[in-house]
Amino acid sequence: MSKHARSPSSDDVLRHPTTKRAKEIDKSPPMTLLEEALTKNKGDHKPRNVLHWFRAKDLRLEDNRALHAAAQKAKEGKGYLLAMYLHSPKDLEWHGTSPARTDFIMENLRIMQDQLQKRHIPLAIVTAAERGEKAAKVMEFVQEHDISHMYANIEYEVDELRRDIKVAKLVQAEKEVSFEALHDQTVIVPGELKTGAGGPMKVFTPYHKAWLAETKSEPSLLDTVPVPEENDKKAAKEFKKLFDTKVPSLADLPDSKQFEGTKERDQIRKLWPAGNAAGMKRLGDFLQKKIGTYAEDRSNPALDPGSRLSAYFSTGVVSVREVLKKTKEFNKNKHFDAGDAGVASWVREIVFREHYRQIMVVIPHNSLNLPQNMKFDNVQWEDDPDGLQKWYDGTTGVPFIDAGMRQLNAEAYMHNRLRMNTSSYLRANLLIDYRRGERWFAEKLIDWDLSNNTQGWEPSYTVFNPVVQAEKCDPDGDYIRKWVPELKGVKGKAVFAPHARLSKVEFEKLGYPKPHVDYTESAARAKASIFADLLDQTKGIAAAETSEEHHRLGEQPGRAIKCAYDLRMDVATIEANVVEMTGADGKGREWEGVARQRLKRVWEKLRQLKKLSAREDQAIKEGEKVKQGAEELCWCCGVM
Ligand SMILES: Cc1cc2nc3c(=O)[nH]c(=O)nc-3n(C[C@H](O)[C@H](O)[C@H](O)COP(=O)(O)OP(=O)(O)OC[C@H]3O[C@@H](n4cnc5c(N)ncnc54)[C@H](O)[C@@H]3O)c2cc1C
Repeated sequence: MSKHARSPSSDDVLRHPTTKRAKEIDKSPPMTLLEEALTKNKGDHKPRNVLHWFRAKDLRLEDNRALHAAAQKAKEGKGYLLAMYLHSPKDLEWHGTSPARTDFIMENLRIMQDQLQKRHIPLAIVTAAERGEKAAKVMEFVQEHDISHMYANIEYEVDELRRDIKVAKLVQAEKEVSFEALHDQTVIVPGELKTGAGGPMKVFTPYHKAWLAETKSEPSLLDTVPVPEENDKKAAKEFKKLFDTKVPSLADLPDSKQFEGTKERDQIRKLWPAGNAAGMKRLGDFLQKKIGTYAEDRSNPALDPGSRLSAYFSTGVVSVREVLKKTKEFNKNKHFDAGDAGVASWVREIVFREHYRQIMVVIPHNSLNLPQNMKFDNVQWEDDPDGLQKWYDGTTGVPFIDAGMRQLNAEAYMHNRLRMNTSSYLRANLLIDYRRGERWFAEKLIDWDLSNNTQGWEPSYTVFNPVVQAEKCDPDGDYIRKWVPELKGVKGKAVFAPHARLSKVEFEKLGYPKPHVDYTESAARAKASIFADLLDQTKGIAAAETSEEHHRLGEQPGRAIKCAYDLRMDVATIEANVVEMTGADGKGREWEGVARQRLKRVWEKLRQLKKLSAREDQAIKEGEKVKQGAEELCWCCGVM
């Protein structure tokens, strides 16, 4: 294994802007720039033809905000409502979009094209051969079809926002054309919930609380809008060319978007049927059969406890408002934090999705292949091509990890608990740059979502023990036996760690690989490397204790030093909890409680420290550093 060169890298999977550039982007967020560009775009001119521009995140007619706004605008004039989808094969390659997801997008477009055609509304497919051509292609369409008003739903990733800014600027140069981009992906507009001090909310727990309060006091946030009304029949003749455009077939797509064969394609299509009706049926089944036990079962992958709606959410095939409205009805119209415990637990996951979009807007560098916590950009990752390949193939020799990776390869989906474990294993046990894993997920998942995936992969100090995790989350080993058939016949707890728990002869008969790395050794290596910066900060406090400062303060250690020492002990406890943390539900909660309590003490001590005399500046400075480290630690582990 060799250390790989630090980014910026020539490898596309690892490439990202410099730290300086990232800071500039955060200071001047593209979302704000788009909002500014759009204010110059609103036109009070008369409507002619009105366009809705579909993106791969709003593929539905039901409760589609921008489509509805376009339909309303079209009714004000004598023109027609037109719809367009901009197909960019190079974007699909750039993002590494999986064959399963690409096909899901195309299938949904086909369904919408039929639905719209019945309403005499064309859904034209416009292809941009190059990424840089997208804005120009849109403008060509606008000019050719005498569009007066164009509508779209906002995508929150930096590249997509920049594309829209470009379009908004081009529209400004046109006479009597306007462009409006609306918020549609979430119940609460990303960036809108603020802290008490008026800053953006970056921490989940308070965000979740505020989200629940806001949706309770403002039930209209769940209001939905109707599907568009029909165009006049004459549209069929006038826009015949548009009605004739075809959604690209598999054969038209790049090589990297091809399934291995028709068997794989059919299997994926069966698992993930396209269309809003299929998504809403899935929701209905989930509410009837699974949500009631979601709180208890959600971490047990053998029970397949989730809704499997992620593919539908991430392509916008279902509307989050519509889903939550139905969920509230199921909850007897009680708010999400009252009534059924399963409902509260499930809706919390949906709030995670909303929070992650909020983060994309307020920390935009996060969608540019950089961690939110930039400290992790300094971790010295290693190159281990053999380990990486085994991780891809599900042959690492760690059953829980291999089961997860094989589920991903077979179903284009992986249970959340396995996503957490396989990502921890790649980052912490193999010490491979987490961005390689993030990319592999994009290339495989049907539900790939830049925001959820990037933030799911955000590096942290947590290292899961995949054997302990398997014993807690898959207690009977059913999930492992399903996905790792070599272990089907292994009885009892040996299935969790066959190499360690079976005799040599028994193990060799299985035809299953031995572990690629030793868990204990590799976890210790990761802790040494990943925790190094945090430990440096606690060392700072130790230095303060014995420093000249100490002597200047006299024989007795000053109160500041005592405080600093206590701080260090609190941080050490938090750290020890992180190291011990198994992440399984019961233990995880216990750990969270302790860490939270300690963190409160850290804050309190620091307040005391600050009240002390200026002579103790050094200790206060060190205390600040520790507090920051402790907060980051808790934040990374989801405690804050
Ligand atoms: C490393 C990693 C990568 C991930 N990559 C993706 C991804 O590319 N796309 C994606 O949609 N989710 C991703 N997730 C989040 C989560 O694993 C999936 O959303 C979930 O497993 C989907 O299954 P489900 O629809 O049955 O979820 P359910 O349990 O039924 O939850 C309902 C919905 O809530 C949202 N949700 C659930 N869990 C999370 C979460 N942890 N974070 C954010 N939203 C959540 C999803 O939209 C999901 O469909 C990732 C998580 C991790 C740890």
